[in-house]
Amino acid sequence: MRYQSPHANAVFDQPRTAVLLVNLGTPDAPTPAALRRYLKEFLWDPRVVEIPRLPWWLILNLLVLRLRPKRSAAAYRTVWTERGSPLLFHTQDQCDRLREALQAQYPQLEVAFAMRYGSPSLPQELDRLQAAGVDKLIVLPLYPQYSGSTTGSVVDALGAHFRRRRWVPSLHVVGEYHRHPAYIEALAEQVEQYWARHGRGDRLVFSFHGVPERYATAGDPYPVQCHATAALLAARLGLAEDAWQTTFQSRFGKAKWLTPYTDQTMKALPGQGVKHVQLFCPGFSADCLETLEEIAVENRGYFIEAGGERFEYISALNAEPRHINMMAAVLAAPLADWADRSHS
Ligand SMILES: C=CC1=C(C)c2cc3[nH]c(cc4nc(cc5[nH]c(cc1n2)c(C)c5CCC(=O)O)C(CCC(=O)O)=C4C)c(C)c3C=C
Ligand SMILES: [Fe+2]
Ligand SMILES: [Fe+2]
Repeated sequence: MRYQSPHANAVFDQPRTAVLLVNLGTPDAPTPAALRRYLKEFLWDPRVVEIPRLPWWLILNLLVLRLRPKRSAAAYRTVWTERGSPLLFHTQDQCDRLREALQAQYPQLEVAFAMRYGSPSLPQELDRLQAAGVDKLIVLPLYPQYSGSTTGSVVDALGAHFRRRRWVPSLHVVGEYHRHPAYIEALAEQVEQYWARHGRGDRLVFSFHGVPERYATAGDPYPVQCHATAALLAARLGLAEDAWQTTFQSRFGKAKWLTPYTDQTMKALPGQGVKHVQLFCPGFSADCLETLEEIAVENRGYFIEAGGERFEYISALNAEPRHINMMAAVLAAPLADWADRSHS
């Protein structure tokens, strides 16, 4: 093993603390070629797809990467903006707002973001921060609910990077914040603001990204944390039992995923007398393909086709001030331990 040093043996007179936001990642362009690169990296992660490598290599390369990039590129094109992928620019904005907020208290603090897959890449940002003298690193994966397939994979990537580095910084990884009071409050305010402007529906559906059911039965706490978030949020909003429910979206492949599925629920609700539905996705810290297209377009279609009358999607927290305040609250304890308040 050759260990590398991104900071050329410098001895820093001013050691620094950094906060690094990490989100999933997104393709660089809404094209089949860019999607192929992105999906190849993402779907080859054994934390994401837990299938023995040889059969999965064959399925991935011979089937998935021949069919899906074209279909996914078409979906991404419908949400693409002048600033690129929504997930990328929302994360960029979150990072900029959080830096402004935290540097008021901690002037020396670095605040950066990276993507687990695609760019800006985690190794690139980690080397950049260390070259800038960072020796204490607080990583905030933007996944409120822990799953091995998301947060666990970020920790894998940190380990894979630092096992080749000579100088490993002090590390603090925020594993989850699914019941943090500031998170529940930010979600509640987001819904209440929507209601103040547009009124309430017959039912509020909390849709979380799914994972294969097997991950949960093998011990992944993800669905328990999703249900806890939803129950706390419903209680904070004072919702009656029949006024809300929790579903899981974005199923991929043939295996059974967490149920109830969002799409089947949308097809069934009108028949049960729910004509005006509102969807909110508390697990997505930024709007992305899975909310703007899968929820706001595809699932709207299922609901209306089945006889529903009004379908409304309530935006993710994105770079809203209440989300930035929430991140600052979640980071308060590690920052109090590590960050330097002084100006000198
Ligand atoms: C194949 C298995 C997948 C697992 C397990 C999985 C877990 C998981 N994902 C998110 C958050 C996001 N996923 C997004 C996109 C996306 N997810 C999968 C597959 C799995 N996800 C695929 C194939 C895709 C790509 C899109 C497509 O081709 O349809 C996104 C959006 C990214 C964007 O650029 O907009 C997010 C966010 C969580 C939270 C999670 C487990 C808890
Ligand atoms: Fe996903
Ligand atoms: Fe999807």
